[in-house]
Amino acid sequence: MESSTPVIVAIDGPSGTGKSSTSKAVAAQLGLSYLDTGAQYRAITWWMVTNGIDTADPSAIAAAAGKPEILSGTDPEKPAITVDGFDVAGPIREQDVTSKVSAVSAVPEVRTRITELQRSIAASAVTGIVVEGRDIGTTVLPDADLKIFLTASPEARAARRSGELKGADLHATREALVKRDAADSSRKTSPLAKADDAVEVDTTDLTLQQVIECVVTLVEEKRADR
Ligand SMILES: Nc1ncnc2c1ncn2[C@@H]1O[C@H](COP(=O)(O)OP(=O)(O)OP(=O)(O)O)[C@@H](O)[C@H]1O
Ligand SMILES: Nc1ccn([C@@H]2O[C@H](COP(=O)(O)O)[C@@H](O)[C@H]2O)c(=O)n1
Repeated sequence: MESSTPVIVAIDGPSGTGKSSTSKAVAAQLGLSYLDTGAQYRAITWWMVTNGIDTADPSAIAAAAGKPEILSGTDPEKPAITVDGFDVAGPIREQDVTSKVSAVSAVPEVRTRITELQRSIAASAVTGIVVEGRDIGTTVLPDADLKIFLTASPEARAARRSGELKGADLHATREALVKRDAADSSRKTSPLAKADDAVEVDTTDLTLQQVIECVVTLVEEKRADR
């Protein structure tokens, strides 16, 4: 592969393992685009909730899956997400959306719609892209040049999240993220999973900077091999 060919990097893993922080920094450092696919599933969930769709009813979700227009920015310095023209970057992080997103993202019609969107964004990235999520290496971009699967102990992940949500109860935070991972891993359609050819990086005892350096090195090695 020529060095001018766009490089496609897939970063997957459970909640709180550092996918977003790592992906944004790696993309910024290497001049690549960045796509947060979790934000897209959160955006469609936000739309369902806002429009009174019962998120416990898969057939209602399936019937509405094609309705919202979701646009994702791919600048790692200022990731953006809009639904029908509204900036939803804040609302999609609220607890109500977080608690419902696994149910919405398990619906096959939702996954088909969002996967098409993700593939078209990745195909139009001129220098390349870092795409982070749960099924990028296995389903969305199975031919990615580099696949990374980030892990970390539930305790480390809960501590990181509690640090973000100031004052949040550590035990409740741990239970919530373990529950969401279980739902994401056990759904029938493209569950959270490590691709066979992904490099697994356990971030439990690594600083964010160490993880970023590790991934940058892996991307540079791939580019040098071309
Ligand atoms: N190696 C690390 N050491 C310490 N803190 C970290 C590390 N990696 C990420 N963090 C912190 O952990 C929190 C969660 O990270 P991040 O949002 O990147 O995880 P994520 O895998 O994208 O989570 P989610 O899937 O829930 O969106 C952030 O506050 C981030 O700064
Ligand atoms: N490729 C993906 C990415 C995300 N999801 C679902 O979205 C939820 C939110 O993801 P965050 O990364 O923002 O925490 C996640 O729990 C999954 O339900 C997905 O299915 N596939």
